[in-house]
Amino acid sequence: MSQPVITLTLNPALDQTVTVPLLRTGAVNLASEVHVNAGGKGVNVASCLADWGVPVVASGLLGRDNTTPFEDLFADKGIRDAFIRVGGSTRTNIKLVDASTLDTTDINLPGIQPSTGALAKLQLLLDEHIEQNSLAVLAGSLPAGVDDGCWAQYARQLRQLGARVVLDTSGPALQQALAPDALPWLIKPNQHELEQYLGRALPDLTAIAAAARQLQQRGIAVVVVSLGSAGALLCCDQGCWLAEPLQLDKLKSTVGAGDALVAGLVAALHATAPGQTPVWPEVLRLGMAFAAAKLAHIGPHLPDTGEVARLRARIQVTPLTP
Ligand SMILES: Nc1ncnc2c1ncn2[C@@H]1O[C@H](COP(=O)(O)OP(=O)(O)OP(=O)(O)O)[C@@H](O)[C@H]1O
Ligand SMILES: O=P(O)(O)OC[C@@]1(O)O[C@H](CO)[C@@H](O)[C@@H]1O
Repeated sequence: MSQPVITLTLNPALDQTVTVPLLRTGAVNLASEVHVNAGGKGVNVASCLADWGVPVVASGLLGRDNTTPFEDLFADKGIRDAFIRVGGSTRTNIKLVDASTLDTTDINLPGIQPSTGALAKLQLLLDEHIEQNSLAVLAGSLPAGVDDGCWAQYARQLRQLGARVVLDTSGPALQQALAPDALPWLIKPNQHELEQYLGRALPDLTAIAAAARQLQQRGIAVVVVSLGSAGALLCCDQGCWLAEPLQLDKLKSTVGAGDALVAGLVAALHATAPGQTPVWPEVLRLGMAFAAAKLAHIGPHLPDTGEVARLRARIQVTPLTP
């Protein structure tokens, strides 16, 4: 079997998606649908990768009082469960979907404060699982009480072990992880997260692409910026490309679309033989196909691989000139 991808989720969540026909704040809303699924950014990435047939080890911290939905997901999809159990219950995040617009209001809880022992155990686990060139996805927020430099610390360790670090986080944790000695190999901020990191607005595509190029020139091999319904762009030393999203008529939930995008990028990189240069527009195209496929589902699930491949064939990717 090929080398597995490892995903780390320090702050997983049970996502409770509540759909209402038309959201009215400050009023009584009757739900038309309710779903609960195991989530958190790295869990979502692992789930989409497994659906595509990529071997995955999912790790991070899981509250030992409500593990069943996570364990069921891992067992159903053949994901190796390397989560460290900590005291308490994993948080529940509420995703309120207005069916009239598909706008989602997120209410995310802080999560369990882990002990330093649990974080140290995770370091030992990385030593055990990482090989030269492994893809390691560090995704999501840090739980309450964890130092903002935590992702940076794992990124440094992973770099020393020879892994390619894929980071999807925001705020101070992103700020710290972009220190020169921690620099990830690939980052995937959305537009808002990139603006927050830079402390300025990026009013148009030219400004977003220029910001992505600057980060890439600072030493991050691949910078992907997701733009919601406007698509995504990828910049690396071979160039920049923009992918346009498909017009889809069966949108169910945008929650985790960014994670599906990350999973698609990682799946394409995983399929590239060691020493070979990835075909970057194709890497972006598969990421976009995963995101489009996920939008038709609540929860981190992809349809069969044939359907994802059909979506991939419809995605337009165009080079962006500086
Ligand atoms: N409304 C939409 N219509 C079409 N495609 C969409 C829509 N929303 C998201 N996408 C697709 O999903 C990708 C990722 O979405 P987005 O930029 O919202 O990620 P994100 O903010 O990281 O999301 P999350 O944190 O919920 O995972 C986009 O690049 C796009 O391809
Ligand atoms: O608190 P974080 O880690 O930033 O975000 C957590 C979260 O919103 O991200 C996923 C969607 O991307 C959800 O499964 C989960 O609830």
